[in-house]
Amino acid sequence: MTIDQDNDTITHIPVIDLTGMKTNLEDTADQVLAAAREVGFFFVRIPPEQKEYLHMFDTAKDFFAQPAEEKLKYSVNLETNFGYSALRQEGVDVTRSQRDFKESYNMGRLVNGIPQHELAPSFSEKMDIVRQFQDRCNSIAVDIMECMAIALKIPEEQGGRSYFSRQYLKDTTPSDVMRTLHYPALEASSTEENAQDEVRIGRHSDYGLITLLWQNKVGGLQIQSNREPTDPAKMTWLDVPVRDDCLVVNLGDCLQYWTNGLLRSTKHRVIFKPGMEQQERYSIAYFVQGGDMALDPVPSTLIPAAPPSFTSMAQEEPVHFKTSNDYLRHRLAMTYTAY
Ligand SMILES: O=C(O)CCC(=O)C(=O)O
Ligand SMILES: [Fe+2]
Repeated sequence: MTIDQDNDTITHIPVIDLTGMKTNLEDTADQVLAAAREVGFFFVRIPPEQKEYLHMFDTAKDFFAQPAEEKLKYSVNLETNFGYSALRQEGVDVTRSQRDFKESYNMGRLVNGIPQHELAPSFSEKMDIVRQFQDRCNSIAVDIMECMAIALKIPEEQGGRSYFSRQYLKDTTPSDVMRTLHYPALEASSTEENAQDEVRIGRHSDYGLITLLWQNKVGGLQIQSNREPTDPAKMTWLDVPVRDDCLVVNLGDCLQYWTNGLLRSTKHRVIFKPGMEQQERYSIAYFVQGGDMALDPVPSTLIPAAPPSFTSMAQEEPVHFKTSNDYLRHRLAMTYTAY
């Protein structure tokens, strides 16, 4: 049981082994759908022999270790969302006055192994590592998309198992973002109250289809475990532990929107985990976006006829978003300030 039905509170984050797709496809697909409906977050097991993603962390650390002026040469392009975003440049929770205590470097999905924009040298000099990492993310993302399509019983004539992935794979101008994140340590001189006020990244939902989130050692990620309470003081949070045998997967607003709220785009944030304020955190988020896919309901009989009131997209009314990219651009415009 991952949800307390009486008050709709998430109590547990499921763990899914995608290698089960080979032996028991339906059962694995059902597990993915249940997690996507009830929690919006789940762990995916990483086979112990597949730890090459750690090289991607080393590459990201090399980039962030450079002087500010070097990193700022690759400042984020607000149109494309690719490039470097400095400490406090972004505030994903628009209701907070304090911006995020993080820096990040965003790059796009490679097309046939080739970057579609100029990369900072720390990354362009390590293309084998970047390629290997992105291939891994893409293959996990496709497995998850297939599981969702199977469990949603999308009719064969509408694409069946490949309903999400066929469009995804043939997109030659993908808007996916691979984001390496560095959350610096809080100065040792900061008081404890400071640490309580500060967040590493504010409360938000992700914008696209699914996010693959790779954590490294230092925790702090939390998911909002209750639905939108009218009183923000009544929000409750559940820790997402760092597990070196798993990555974290979560769903974005577009999937919630496409399924009239059947699938859940759960709000999350990263706090200074008590006792870990003086440790820096690194993570890598691979955002799978819908590109120019229309935001039309997914053809499944499981999907409710109308969206419920709690969808994050509903808060954006009366603006109507035709495609996944339209929504992405709108959300990005809200989160960045020019630097
Ligand atoms: O670093 C993390 O664990 C969370 C990052 C995140 O939520 C995001 O970039 O959207
Ligand atoms: Fe996020």
